[in-house]
Amino acid sequence: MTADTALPLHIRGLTKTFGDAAALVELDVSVPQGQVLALLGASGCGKTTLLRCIAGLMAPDAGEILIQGQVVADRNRCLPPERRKLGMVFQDYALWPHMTIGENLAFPLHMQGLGRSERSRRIQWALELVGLGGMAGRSPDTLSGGQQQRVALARAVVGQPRLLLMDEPLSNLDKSLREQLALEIRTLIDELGLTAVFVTHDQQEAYALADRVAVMQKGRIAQLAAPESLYNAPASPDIARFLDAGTLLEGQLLHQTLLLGGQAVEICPQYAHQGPVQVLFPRRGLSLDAEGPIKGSISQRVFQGEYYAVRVQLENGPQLKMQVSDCPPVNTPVRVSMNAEALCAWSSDGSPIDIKLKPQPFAIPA
Ligand SMILES: Nc1ncnc2c1ncn2[C@@H]1O[C@H](COP(=O)(O)OP(=O)(O)OP(=O)(O)O)[C@@H](O)[C@H]1O
Repeated sequence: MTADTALPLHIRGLTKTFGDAAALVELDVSVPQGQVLALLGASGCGKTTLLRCIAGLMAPDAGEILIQGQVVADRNRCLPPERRKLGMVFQDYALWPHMTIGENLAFPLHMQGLGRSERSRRIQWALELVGLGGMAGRSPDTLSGGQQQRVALARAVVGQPRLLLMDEPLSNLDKSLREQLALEIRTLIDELGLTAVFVTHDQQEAYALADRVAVMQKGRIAQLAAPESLYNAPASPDIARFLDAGTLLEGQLLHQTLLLGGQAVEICPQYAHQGPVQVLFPRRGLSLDAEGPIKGSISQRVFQGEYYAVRVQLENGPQLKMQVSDCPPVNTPVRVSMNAEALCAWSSDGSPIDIKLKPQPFAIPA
């Protein structure tokens, strides 16, 4: 057994096809002890299929899945879920309505063959962990959505799983509860030293909970990175677009000049690549600045509480998306400056280009 195969989760060459649709394509991924992996991607990219294969709810066509070094699925075998020693949390809580909360939690412990006193000790421990101590006798339908999801979490951890799997665990809750529960789940995972994988299509949820985010596209992992790296340096224009990481513009590189929407931008240093490029201007790299070199006017501003989501219409074409703490009314002429380090660019074949803007980037038309 290699160091990799002994990890809490190690997946090699996982493939699953439904008729003509390839849901997973030779997918490799590992999760180290104590880390949380988010599977993020657009609808139909294969997130749920991957989670279901890990859980044992679906058998892959090829490849293998190892949990703590034990092969749970490969060409010859597919262990059923109850033999994988996993905890699962579902989007719709999936509590058994005819059982009390205590009975819901007792079920996985029964399956493990634990005696009555150990069961009640563990149930009390798990309910206290999620702030619901003393509620064991209540019925699930007497609880709020947030409380029900806490019970589902307690049920998932009560059996001390080797791996915690969660399928869109926060998507049924309202925004403030989502943020609060995301923090609570992360704290609980850290306190118990759990390793977890969860599915989401909400990037805020991925950033809040995960150590690493796997962005999935067409059954493959297109990028695997820590939340900050992913957002600041998406690996391709497609991922930048999916994350809505800023303004993506088509341009042309010509010697030391980048032509963008009718404006000439000087780049530094000179880059050997010539021809069409796609350039990402991240929101956080742009600011309203009376001394800024980029000229435009406010075309949209939406108050978001902590900040304004703003669009600036540039002279000669494109709009820039920005996030600023204060913003003048629509149609006000403004100037914009940008942090040259924040720029990302790709050539037409999708390979990243390391270009930096000069400190005074835009040659403003007179
Ligand atoms: N049981 C099934 N039968 C046929 N096709 C399926 C089945 N399950 C998934 N698929 C197909 O496999 C692909 C991946 O589906 P999957 O549910 O894994 O995507 P997803 O990323 O979880 O999407 P969503 O966010 O909408 O749940 C899709 O093309 C889907 O239509």
